[in-house]
Amino acid sequence: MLTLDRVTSGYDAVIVLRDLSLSVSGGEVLCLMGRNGAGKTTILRTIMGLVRPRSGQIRLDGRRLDTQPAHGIARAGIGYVPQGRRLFGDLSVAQNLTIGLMARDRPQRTRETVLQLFPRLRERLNQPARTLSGGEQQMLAIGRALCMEPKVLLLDEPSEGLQPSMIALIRDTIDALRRTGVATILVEQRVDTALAVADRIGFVAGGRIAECHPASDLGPDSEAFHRHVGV
Ligand SMILES: Nc1ncnc2c1ncn2[C@@H]1O[C@H](COP(=O)(O)OP(=O)(O)OP(=O)(O)O)[C@@H](O)[C@H]1O
Repeated sequence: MLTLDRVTSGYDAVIVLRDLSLSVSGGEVLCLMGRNGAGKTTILRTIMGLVRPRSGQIRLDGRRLDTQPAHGIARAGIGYVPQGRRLFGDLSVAQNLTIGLMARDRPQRTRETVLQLFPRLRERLNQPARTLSGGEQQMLAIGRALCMEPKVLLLDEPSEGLQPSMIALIRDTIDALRRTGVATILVEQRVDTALAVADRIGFVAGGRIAECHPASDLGPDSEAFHRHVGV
């Protein structure tokens, strides 16, 4: 389980997160929603150690993460797929995956697990990453992060800019992740996608999780969406 306990963080003089607490367990999808600038990306960057908490603690299965360097946090089992994917466009699908596999003891087995999850990537192993569709690129970015065998995966708006059929593909991918037992924190702007894939939806406002509800308690017309997302 990943827990943030009263974490405060921000940039230089600007405090973005104030005493923010949250937790996510293996096999669970926690979706973070909120207005532009609410701090959703900052939560992910703070977990990764790219923004340092000024106070509070972050733990993975009881072990402190916030005292470790960023590479130690990734190695401890946190995978991060930032907005915009950051693939190596001229390298093939296979080569992009190999980069993710470099630190693994049994790379062949890990690669096979990832390709079983994403048969579309297996069909396109020799294709340059830049020639994949947007949804396939997102899949490759997620697949590359999974090559690190993370316990927790942080996904920042994976469906942004994708057409509906590709969004459906990303939803299926997140469902598949749940079955592998990975804990997922998903930043998402779309209400329908959040309702379809999340176990819980946390609304970020005022530097905190202002409200958190089981997705099954919410519907597209729920007040919480009006309050925090403005739909
Ligand atoms: N590198 C930075 N330096 C200074 N301020 C920053 C930096 N990155 C983000 N911020 C500020 O921190 C606040 C939170 O930004 P963040 O990107 O976490 O929000 P968000 O909820 O992910 O927004 P969006 O939905 O627009 O992606 C914003 O006011 C933003 O301007």
